[in-house]
Amino acid sequence: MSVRVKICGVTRPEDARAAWDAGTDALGLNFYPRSPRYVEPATAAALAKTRPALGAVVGVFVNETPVTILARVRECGLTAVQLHGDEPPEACTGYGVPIIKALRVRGEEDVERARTYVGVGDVAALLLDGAAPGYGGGGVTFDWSLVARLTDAGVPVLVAGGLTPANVAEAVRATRPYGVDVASGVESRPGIKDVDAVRTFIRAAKAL
Ligand SMILES: O=C(O)c1ccccc1N[C@@H]1O[C@H](COP(=O)(O)O)[C@@H](O)[C@H]1O
Repeated sequence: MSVRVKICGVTRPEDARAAWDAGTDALGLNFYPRSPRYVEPATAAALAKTRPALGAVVGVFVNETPVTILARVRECGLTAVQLHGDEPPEACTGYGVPIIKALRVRGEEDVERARTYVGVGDVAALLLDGAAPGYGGGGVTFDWSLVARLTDAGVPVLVAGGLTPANVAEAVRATRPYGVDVASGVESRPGIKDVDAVRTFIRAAKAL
């Protein structure tokens, strides 16, 4: 099975449709109000409606309240939740959908911290991101050799952070992840996807 791809931070229906047509497995919709990729709930609900039967629509949240996350899951038709802030393990449950817990990786200690989420609540996958200033979408890679430290953890791992059409094949080769995730690396400007870059990214990621 080829690596799964998530195209994150989509804000426009035409970009959503182009990503599905190009073969993405998941779309990410960003509900972090400080992100340049933030979408209002009504926009998110419309974007989620572009989902094909087997596609996933992942809501991205940063230190959001459970009440708001649950409301967005229900009103926007999210099929998974990505917690991309400082949420502790005990916060990773209660939304009725699988949870992807994201961690920003500076070094080994962050990968060890990632292990504390394995088998907890509704955590179905871990996402490892680079450690750019802020919480995500920073276009910064991390030391991919650290991913091997989770091989025995028995949890799907998504690699993110600074991926582009030019480096995603190398990232997949180096880490053999369950999936890869990209926001800034396939944009013409924040929130606006470059459709050619999206297509090239997906082709390169899935070529191995
Ligand atoms: O994209 C954002 O603006 C964002 C904001 C806050 C939390 C997460 C965000 N996106 C996630 O960040 C990583 C890496 O993004 P990039 O490819 O390096 O730009 C990715 O997992 C996005 O889902």
